[in-house]
Amino acid sequence: MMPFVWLAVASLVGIYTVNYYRCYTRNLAAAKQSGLPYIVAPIYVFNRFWLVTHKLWIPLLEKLPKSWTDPWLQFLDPEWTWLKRHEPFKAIGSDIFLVCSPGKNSVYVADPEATTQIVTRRNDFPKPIEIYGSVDLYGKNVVSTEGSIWRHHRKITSPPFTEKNNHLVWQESLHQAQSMMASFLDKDSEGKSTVYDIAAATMRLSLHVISRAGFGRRLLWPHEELEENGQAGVVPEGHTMTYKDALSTLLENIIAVMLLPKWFLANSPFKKNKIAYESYTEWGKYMREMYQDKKAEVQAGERRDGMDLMGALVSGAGIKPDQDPEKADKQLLSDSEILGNAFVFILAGHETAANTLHFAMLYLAMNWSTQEMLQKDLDEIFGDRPVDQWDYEQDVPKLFGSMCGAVMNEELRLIPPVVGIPKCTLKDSPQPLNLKGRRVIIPESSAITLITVASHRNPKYWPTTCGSNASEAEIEKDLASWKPQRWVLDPSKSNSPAAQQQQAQHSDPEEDIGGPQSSDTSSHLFNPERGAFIPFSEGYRACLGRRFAQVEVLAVLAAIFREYSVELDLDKYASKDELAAMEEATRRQTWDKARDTAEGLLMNGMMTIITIQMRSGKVPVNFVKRGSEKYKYN
Ligand code: HEM
Repeated sequence: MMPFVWLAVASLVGIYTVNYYRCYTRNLAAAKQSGLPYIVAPIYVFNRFWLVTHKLWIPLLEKLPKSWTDPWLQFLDPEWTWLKRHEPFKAIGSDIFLVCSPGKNSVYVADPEATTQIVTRRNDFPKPIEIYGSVDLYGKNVVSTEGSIWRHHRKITSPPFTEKNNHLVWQESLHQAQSMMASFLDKDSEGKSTVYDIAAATMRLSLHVISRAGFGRRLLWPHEELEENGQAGVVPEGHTMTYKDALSTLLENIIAVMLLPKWFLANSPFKKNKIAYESYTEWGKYMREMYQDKKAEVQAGERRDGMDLMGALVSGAGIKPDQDPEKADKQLLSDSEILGNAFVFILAGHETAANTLHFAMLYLAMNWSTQEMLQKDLDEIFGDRPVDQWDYEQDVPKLFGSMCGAVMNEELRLIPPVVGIPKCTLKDSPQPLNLKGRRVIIPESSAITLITVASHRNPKYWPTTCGSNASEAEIEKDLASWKPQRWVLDPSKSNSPAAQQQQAQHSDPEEDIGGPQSSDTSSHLFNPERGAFIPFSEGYRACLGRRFAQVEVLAVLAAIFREYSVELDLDKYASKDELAAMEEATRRQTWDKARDTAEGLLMNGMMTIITIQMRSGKVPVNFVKRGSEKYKYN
């Protein structure tokens, strides 16, 4: 018996080794023919086994002599794109390179010319939809499909994303920003309110905006619930959780819900898993109810104003007024696809915008001078007008072209929520790219990542604030730093041919894919070369909610910073009395400690879970009325 077992094991190892070697030689040959600089690594970084166990192996591999592991070891950390940013491109001397491994060839891109070709050749460089399976929690949708099925979803989901409907996003964002501030300031009679978890607050705000603007359901902050209902968190009949709790609990546990089987979650001995399952079923129930109500509304010929994403999905599915439900034609979207799209809008639409607001606020707290510039521009735009007199048509273009737009763009440049945008080539379909007149070949079946954080720091394409005689090191430091003023440096660069080209990027006479048609940035700000600034991706699969997100972020920043300033909270370093008694220099040193901690977390405390988030700590901040700031430091 034993010799047989050994023989079987040896045969399996033998087959694996031969296959491994065969794949390696095939991928290596393709890498050599590609014309791209390449590096050979022993394993594909997104191999499932490696993804789960890499934290065990990497420290061991790091103990080996560097000459054995350089330069490939860095590319085996799944977070390398965030941690290394543009560094490897500089070291390799090319803005596009290939990592060859037996599992797959991976191509990494920080080259605007390559990016533009990849995003505009949808059939040659599709999305690798196998990695989006977990987004199909309630059904297939516009994010997780490709080809004709995607086109079908996009045609149905894009109509509500109009300029007209962004008015509602604007109004709701202003309202929610004011409510959030009221909830902060509620706590402290001295006019100072410490917010320990600004990430959670912005997530909540953003969830409220998409819920109301997209689905017509206004969510309340705890103090508003108390005012309106006399109590917070009333659970409607037939449910075990409120709509808000179901959704926020689901989103908090999204990774477990996406990755673990539902039967396991339902029967797990861990309370956390059970709650995650409950939120999954509860939110599904709410969405089904909303869907049934909307179906009845559409069948009765009723129409709602506003964005009404669910209404658009129901109408897009072919459900018509006066239609006898029994005799309904075959729906163009199934019930599960309608729910799948509703879910994905909430998922895609809330975390990304929340991150942008969260990190913008932290950067502003760490850089008083940029906060002051922002507030000066807000004063110029709004004068004495109260928020209820702010006007979408008049004020949004001005905000977009002011320091407010610069703050938003600079945040999206430094910490774009999607660090790597995945694309691929198909089997038997190697694809040529033309780079500055040189032809290179992306091998068949390659994984491609458009690395936003590297493109956004590529010194060839970005203005700096350090003058024309700056050294390479100074330029790198400047591009790694928060400098919203780089967007307003040289207005003469506005509307450059590249910028005009960018404005035309979505207009394809052959295929109308809907979605925002305007430029990614204001024509009054620096307009990067096409393909260099890609927080919302570009081309066919560009973000459908770009304009929605931009309007939300601008509105929230304006509503907050017209009235308040944000500061780092120093409680961890000194008591209130100690701070009050401190000499200026000592107080500054104390603030520097808080700033260093925040900077450290923004650099090394981040991790990608759907979008990039701060996972290893929090940066507490205070919102204070303008004029009562204590730490005007940079
Ligand atoms: C700052 C905020 C946002 C950023 C940075 C952002 C970024 C992105 C990126 C990079 C993609 C392409 C992803 C890929 O190819 O894998 C994308 C796609 C998408 N986004 Fe956004 N997004 C934001 C806000 C929103 C909002 C508010 C909504 C909806 C209300 C939304 C809806 C979508 C949808 C539906 C897609 C898929 C489009 C398609 O494949 O046809 N996003 N977004």
